[in-house]
Amino acid sequence: MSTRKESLTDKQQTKNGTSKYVLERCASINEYYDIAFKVMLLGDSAVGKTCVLVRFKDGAFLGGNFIATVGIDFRNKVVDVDNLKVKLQIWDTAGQERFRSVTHAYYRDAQALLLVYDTTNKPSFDNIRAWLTEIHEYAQKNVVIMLLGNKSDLAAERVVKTEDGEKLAKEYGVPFMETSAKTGVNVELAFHAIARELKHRATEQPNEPKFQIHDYIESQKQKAGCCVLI
Ligand SMILES: Nc1nc2c(ncn2[C@@H]2O[C@H](COP(=O)(O)OP(=O)(O)OP(=O)(O)O)[C@@H](O)[C@H]2O)c(=O)[nH]1
Repeated sequence: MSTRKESLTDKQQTKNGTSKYVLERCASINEYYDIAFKVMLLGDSAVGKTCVLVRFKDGAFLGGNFIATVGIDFRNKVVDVDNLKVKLQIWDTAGQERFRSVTHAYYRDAQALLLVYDTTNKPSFDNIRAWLTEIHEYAQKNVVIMLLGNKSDLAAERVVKTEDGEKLAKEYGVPFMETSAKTGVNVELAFHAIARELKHRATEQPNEPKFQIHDYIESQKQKAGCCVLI
């Protein structure tokens, strides 16, 4: 535990000059919840996994110089789903190849995987198929997978079309959305949709209609006009 705290402190101190995140984690250890799930963020290095997590957890954007994650780390966040407190323990993995053997060990425990590419980086999108192969090899069979195209705020630098992300997600039967850790677009929605899906799976009664994650995402987007800010 102390090692994990230190590594997180180091990362945040380098970026922000503050140790705020360590204090928040200690406080969140005792936060009340009804049900808990493990979620993992996966994808190539620099696609924005850490920033997506920090946006969701703290509502902030980690701009500035890119510092790659070393190994693996996690943050907790409790969200409300139909009056139930759902704790998401979210594991942020290092995208760099040299850390793969470390992260493989954590796949089995994860109930949901957020697979992230960068809409301004074509190779990160092309590698999604390889990530999905890896997921099928190491993760639980019934793991919930969601595809995220991050950095949607960088319109001028975009090289992966929204339709291409949608097409790939459809091919693999997984929900998809484009996010921006910088503006917050769709970040909250992505984690809430995952929390809802996991909660429904865990508590669902035989006569109850199945939760439809695709419909939920579409209805939330329509409610917000197009994209959902935090
Ligand atoms: N414009 C913009 N920049 C982003 C966004 N998300 C992340 N970035 C930037 O992209 C770089 C990489 O972000 P990280 O979150 O550290 O990437 P990562 O996927 O965690 O990388 P690894 O730790 O190596 O796996 C940083 O410079 C961020 O500031 C986004 O949505 N929009």
